[in-house]
Amino acid sequence: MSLTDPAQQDPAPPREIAAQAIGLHKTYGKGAAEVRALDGVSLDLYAGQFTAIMGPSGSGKSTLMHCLAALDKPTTGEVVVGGRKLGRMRDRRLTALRRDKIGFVFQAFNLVPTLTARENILLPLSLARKKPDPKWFDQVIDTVDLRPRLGHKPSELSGGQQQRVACARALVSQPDIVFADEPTGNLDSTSAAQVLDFLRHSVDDLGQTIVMVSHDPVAASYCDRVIFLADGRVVDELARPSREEILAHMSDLQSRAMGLAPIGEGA
Ligand SMILES: Nc1ncnc2c1ncn2[C@@H]1O[C@H](COP(=O)(O)OP(=O)(O)OP(=O)(O)O)[C@@H](O)[C@H]1O
Repeated sequence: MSLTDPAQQDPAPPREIAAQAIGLHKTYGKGAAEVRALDGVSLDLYAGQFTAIMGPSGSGKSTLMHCLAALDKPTTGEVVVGGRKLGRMRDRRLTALRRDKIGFVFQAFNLVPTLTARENILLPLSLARKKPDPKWFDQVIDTVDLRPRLGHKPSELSGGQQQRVACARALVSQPDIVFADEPTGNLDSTSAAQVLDFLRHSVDDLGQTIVMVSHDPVAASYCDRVIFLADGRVVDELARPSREEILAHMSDLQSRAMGLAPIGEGA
């Protein structure tokens, strides 16, 4: 018997689902002006993973993320976050879910200029009248590597440091899932690498779940899983891809979107 006989190996443990899209459609406008931003997206996003959503401009990435993060409602279909169906929730419960269970990181850092880094990080908890778990706060601050800067205001921090403050703010309430929309879009490559390292560490060391929309193959190469959208549909996914694999997939999708055969085909 071979030691690597698959039949003799333990089955892989079932993966916990952090969020789910079930048959999502989202339509904007009517008649000739109708746009199908999402055209039947079904997707499981796993807990403890760093997932990227990529695709050509207009493919539906932001719309999908907004529906998953309870910032927008699908026209039809269902979103489930942490086992809760969003479609059945009233606005007050949706607001509470966004506050307590979901973290957000945006391209613009959205920090309050008059507050220090520490105050910005603790703001969501202060607004919810909750106290931070001191051990978790320390872990997040150490992972984000910002301890000496906690007393500084955003204007006294570099772009990369500001985005790391925004990441720490998203994580401090221990959300079920963090959604990051082009988190490195405004950063130079060194600062972007620091932010992506932090996001990677927060998955590996703190067990967080992160879903990131990005155009950047380098950013997506930090992820466990890359999902590709085109024309409002999931068309492909890659596990732990390299930057080069992502680039090749993106250029293939772009060619198809423009009605061209991928390079090297059909000659
Ligand atoms: N509020 C809206 N009203 C009308 N059409 C919209 C609206 N929001 C998005 N769309 C359209 O829906 C489609 C998907 O948009 P979406 O912003 O989700 O794509 P995206 O992949 O995030 O694009 P990008 O990479 O350019 O940000 C596009 O055709 C867009 O023009």
